[in-house]
Amino acid sequence: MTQTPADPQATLIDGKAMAARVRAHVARDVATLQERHGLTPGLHVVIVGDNPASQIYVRNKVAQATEAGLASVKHELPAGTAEADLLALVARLNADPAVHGILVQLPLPPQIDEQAVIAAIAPEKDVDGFHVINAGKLATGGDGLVPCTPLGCLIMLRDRLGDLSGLDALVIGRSNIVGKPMAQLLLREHCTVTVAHSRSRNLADLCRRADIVVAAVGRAHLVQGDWIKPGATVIDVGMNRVPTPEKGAGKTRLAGDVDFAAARAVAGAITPVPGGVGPMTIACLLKNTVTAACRQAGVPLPSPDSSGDA
Ligand SMILES: Nc1nc(=O)c2c([nH]1)NC[C@@H]1CN(c3ccc(C(=O)N[C@@H](CCC(=O)O)C(=O)O)cc3)C=[N+]21
Repeated sequence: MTQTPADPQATLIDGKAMAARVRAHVARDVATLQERHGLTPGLHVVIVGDNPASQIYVRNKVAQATEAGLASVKHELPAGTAEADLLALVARLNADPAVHGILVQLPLPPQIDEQAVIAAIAPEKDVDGFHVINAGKLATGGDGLVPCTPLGCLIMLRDRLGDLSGLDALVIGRSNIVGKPMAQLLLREHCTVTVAHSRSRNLADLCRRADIVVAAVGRAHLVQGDWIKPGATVIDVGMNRVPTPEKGAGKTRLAGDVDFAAARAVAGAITPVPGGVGPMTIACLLKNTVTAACRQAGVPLPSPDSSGDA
């Protein structure tokens, strides 16, 4: 890359700093709920098996929840757990009034049907927003719980752009956990939304028209710098482990779906990986838990805000 200090560079959207602000907001709300209602939002995270990456994410989630004042509990089940046993735990958490949010870490081992587990979580405690009731509410304008990653992306977009009304947004990826809910959220914000995916024919052209690009496909460096419309806002959801032989055999680093260095020279603003969407995802999980707790307790959110659903 040849870049001089005079070259324009996109503004970095600092997800880490923004996530810290969201968490501070959550912590204030939790303190208020305790004071006014004696209510401590409870988040229960369930992990099955010992995938090391999953273990790290779960540890981070629980630590950050605790720091924000939530009652946070981790349930660790062995890799060989039967589906019925996981469903029994979910039923117990559904019935426990001190549990306001339930997150079952995905992926689950092959003997367990993920859809069956998600369907078993009480929708009002589904802080991932993965239950079909919450997906349906998002699609039909209801106030369900919104998936954490797209919610975090929306908060960053609003912070950067303010009103999103009328903007052309391209979502690359159509997963149930990111692409589809992201498209629904952007529609709710009055964007003109295009959803592209692995069979899309003219991805570069679609991208060149977009004021907002949300890349969530899981392919390192798929989105090229010369696909970006000058000044566009680029949100990179990708978390790809790529080898870094220069750091030694077997070493990897985290890379997004966007060629960051090239895109940064064209875009108006861009999220880094790491330090972009990831920290916001966890912050939104805490935010969703507070939202869920207030609804279950029948008390108002201490400080309703305009970002996302809550
Ligand atoms: N039911 C369920 N809900 C989830 O939300 C869920 C899940 N299952 N399974 C796994 C994925 C992954 N995920 C991440 C969240 C934050 C970071 C994150 O904070 N990443 C840091 C860096 C992490 C690193 O360096 O490895 C960053 O982007 O800056 C990463 C990954 C939530 N997930």
